Amino acid sequence: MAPLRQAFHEDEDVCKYLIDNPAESTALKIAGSTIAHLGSGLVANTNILQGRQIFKSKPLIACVDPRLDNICHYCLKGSERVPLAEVPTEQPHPKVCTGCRRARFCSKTCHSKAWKLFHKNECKIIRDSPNLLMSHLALYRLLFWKKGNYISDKVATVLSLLEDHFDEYSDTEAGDVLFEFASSIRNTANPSVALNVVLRLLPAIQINAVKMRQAEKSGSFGIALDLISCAINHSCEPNAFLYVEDGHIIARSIRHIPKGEEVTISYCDPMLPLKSRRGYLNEEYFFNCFCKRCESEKREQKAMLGSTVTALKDLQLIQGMLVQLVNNAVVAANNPGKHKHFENLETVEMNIPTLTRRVIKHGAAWPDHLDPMPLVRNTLAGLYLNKGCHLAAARSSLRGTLMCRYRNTPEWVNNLCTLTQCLAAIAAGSPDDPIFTSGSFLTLKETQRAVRGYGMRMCKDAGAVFGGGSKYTHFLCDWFSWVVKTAEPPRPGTAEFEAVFWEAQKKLLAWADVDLAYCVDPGSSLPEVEDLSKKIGKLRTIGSIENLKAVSDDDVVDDDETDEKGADGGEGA
Ligand SMILES: C[S@@+](CC[C@H](N)C(=O)[O-])C[C@H]1O[C@@H](n2cnc3c(N)ncnc32)[C@H](O)[C@@H]1O
Repeated sequence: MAPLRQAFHEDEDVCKYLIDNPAESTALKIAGSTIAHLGSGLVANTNILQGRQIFKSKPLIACVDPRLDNICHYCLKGSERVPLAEVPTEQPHPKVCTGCRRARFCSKTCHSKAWKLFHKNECKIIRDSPNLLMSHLALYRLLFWKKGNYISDKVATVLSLLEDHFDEYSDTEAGDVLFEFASSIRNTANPSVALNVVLRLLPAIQINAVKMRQAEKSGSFGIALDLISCAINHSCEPNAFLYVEDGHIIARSIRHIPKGEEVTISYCDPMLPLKSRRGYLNEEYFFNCFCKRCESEKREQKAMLGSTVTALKDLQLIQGMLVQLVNNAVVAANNPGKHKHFENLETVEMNIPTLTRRVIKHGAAWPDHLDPMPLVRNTLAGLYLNKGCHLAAARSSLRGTLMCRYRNTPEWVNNLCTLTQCLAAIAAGSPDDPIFTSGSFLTLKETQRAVRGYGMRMCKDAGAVFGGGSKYTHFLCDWFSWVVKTAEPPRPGTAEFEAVFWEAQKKLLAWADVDLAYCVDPGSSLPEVEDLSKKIGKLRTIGSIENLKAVSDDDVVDDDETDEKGADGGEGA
């Protein structure tokens, strides 16, 4: 029987090390968790206001999903176009390593730094294992580093204290698989490490590594083992979220976190329905979630359907089927010609009421805020947008974005961004287009006002959620200031604009069949942009390719800075 693992908070030295490790941090402490039974948690040691950076940390290990071709495996920067941008970013498209033909690097510098630090050991492994999991790659890296004496005693102690749920594997099929992989990785990378250490390390990586995401995208592009993030517990209504910028994991507060409250993030997609979230958390992280949101959704479902078990089961079944429906549409869109039935988005949409009618009877409608409807609508909006069906995209986006219960989250900002993009694409049409003249939609002028109104809210909320200093907020505000500069008065931020935007929004919501209660207030000012311009000492008015280059050049400069602590967070080479 394996010895009981000591919790982080019981080791003062480890706590101090974890708290001091990030490059920047607000006052935090590690303490016994009030959420995770017997475990530790990261706790605010001061009041943290909404939208603040909680910490910025260089992960110990970052493994990029080799199926993606747009992210540098060393500096973690992406080369993809930011939404609303007319031209790609200046971040060079990463070139594939000629050895493994899978890892990608944006420059020779990144390639050679990665080679020295980890890729020389991993190149052949990646080449020979097309289905290599990122957690397995992370284990290889740790074992190779251990061999090269790149793992300090402190880091080794932290790794030994990570939650691994090892006991849950014993006598299971998953336990046999774990044994097979852990032994094989150990034999290749470093047989001098005891097998029972490696057997715990692999599940510890799977449970503690965070999914890396860029600010502007909800999907993940890889995993990172970041020491301070390992202490953060889950909530389906979290008070913080993580994203990657400039090779660092940034934690930001979604709402005010009073001193003494645990910092929480969502381990799963918060847009998923209750049963899917709980199932995922149970399978991947071995716990049942009883957060406030889960409990209140359970009560709500019971109130809606009565407490008969069959009605609840039916609801959860249909919720799962709706998620599957859009997942299939996404797979079909990514593999044209292979799943024709799901490529036709109108047919996919027609299946939604057929499914929902099976649980919500007597002619009542499925509440549009009820999960996973916002997720379904927003996913369809993205798919319609990619196909160039801007009106269908705008309708789905309005319904999915505005009817979602959770605002002030990264998903809310990204969805507002998609909505603004759909409306901007429609507004780029000719004034004589029947869509503007037939009376069935808005006029061109009203559409342009809608773009500015939702665009203003998007910038304001990007500032609140991602911070005024984030590159994403910079980009959106720069785009917005260009739109405003080229637009007719009234200017956003004035009472006249609010009045004309309100009229446009009323028409738009009626067109999309969205209740007016879900309307958006564009806000009266953009303080984040002003702060930003003061900070950088100049007001950027991006609207030309030259200016866009200037932003992206900033991205490229700090190649060398990346190496200050090394991609291993200072413990590596
Ligand atoms: C990354 S660790 C978080 C830190 C962990 N509490 C510790 O003491 O090391 C993830 C594990 O913490 C526990 N955990 C996280 N959030 C939880 C929650 N909301 N309820 C119950 N357990 C949770 C689960 O055991 C999960 O596998």
